[in-house]
Order: sequence, then C-alpha cells, then structure tokens
Amino acid sequence: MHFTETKLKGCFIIEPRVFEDERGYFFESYRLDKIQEITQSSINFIQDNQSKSSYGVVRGLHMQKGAFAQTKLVRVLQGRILDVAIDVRKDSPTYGESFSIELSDDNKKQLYIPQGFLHGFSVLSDLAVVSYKCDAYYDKDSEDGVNPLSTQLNIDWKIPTEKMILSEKDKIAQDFSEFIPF
Ligand SMILES: Cc1cn([C@H]2C[C@H](O)[C@@H](COP(=O)(O)OP(=O)(O)O[C@H]3O[C@@H](C)C(=O)[C@@H](O)[C@H]3O)O2)c(=O)[nH]c1=O
Repeated sequence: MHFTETKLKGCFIIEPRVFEDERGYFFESYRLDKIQEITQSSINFIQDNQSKSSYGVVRGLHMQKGAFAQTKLVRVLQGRILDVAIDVRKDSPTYGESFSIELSDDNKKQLYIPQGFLHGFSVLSDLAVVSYKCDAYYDKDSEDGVNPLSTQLNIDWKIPTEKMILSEKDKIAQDFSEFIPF
C-alpha cells in the first residue's frame, strides 16, 4: 500500500499493492494501521457508504461540520469517477483549492480526505459504484454543501453541462462565495 500526499496537506492518494496470477488478483483494500501511521492519528472508520450512479451524475459538494465532521476514504468498486476534494479549513494556506483524481475499479486508487474538506465526484463511465468509509456517523443537521457548479471554484467535472445529473438538493445548494469556512 503506497501513500502519496496531495498538494492539499493531509489529503492522500492510496495505491494498493496488487498481486495478479492466473486466478485474477488480490489486494489489501484497507489497512487501519497504515492509515493511522501515515496520518499520525487515531482515526477510526465507523460507517461505510455505497452509491451507484450513471454517467453524468455529479454528487456533491458535501461535508459535515461540528461534532459530526467526517474524514472519508473513497474508492470505486465498479466504473470510473472524477473524485474532487476542496480544502475549506479556515486557516489553511490552500483554502479554496481543489484536488481532482480519477478513481476506478481498474486503477484501484483511493482518496483519503480529512475533515475540513468539501467532497464530490462525477461519473465518467456508464455506471459507477462508489464505496467510502467515514469516521463519524451521518447526521443530517451537520450537513453543509456547495453547488458543484460554483463559478469561483471552476471545477472541471469532465462532463458536458447538458449531460450533468444533480440531485435537487445539490442544484439549489449555495454558491461557494456564501460558504462559511470549516
Ligand atoms: C450521506 C447519507 C445519506 N443518507 C440518506 C439521506 C438521503 O435520503 C439519501 C441520499 O442522500 P444524499 O442525496 O445526500 O446522497 P449523496 O448525494 O450521495 O451524498 C453523499 O455525497 C458524497 C459526495 C459524499 O461525500 C457523502 O458524504 C454524501 O454527502 O440517503 C443516509 O441515510 N446516510 C448517509 O450517510
């Protein structure tokens, strides 16, 4: 398992060591000890989520604030997504900057996104099944979000605008200029 810190401090790309043979492949998809070591934290993931989406779906940008703030570990079980993390930590030198990476069942990469980040993804393949771990439980009242098409963020979702599929909640989400930092 190989960890690379992105330009956003505390946000890591994780690449597993894949063992291939005539039967197929094997890899360790999750190691709490290695994550704790690299992040120098006592992080523990307590909720797993899974979603299925078709091409053009954009989910996000979401986060939870306060006591239910979440660290997320994102991977793709089927298909291909563009995963996006935006640093909204108030005093961070990279506040407002985003990091995007393609995650797929083929490249088996994962993205570790600490608390204090907005998160979202777009679906680049016909279908994508995304699975992610969280270190705090879902709490509706702690949710905050930003419109993924906020001009200030200018995220290239790699989907033509007319093909984008957003939830009603995400369509009417506030612009990034109105967002209160984490
Ligand atoms: C996130 C979540 C949603 N739900 C429910 C609420 C709602 O009725 C239904 C669908 O929720 P949403 O529309 O918010 O699902 P979705 O748009 O997929 O939300 C997710 O987006 C990605 C980008 C994230 O980073 C996640 O943290 C989460 O916010 O599922 C739970 O029961 N538990 C959960 O943990």
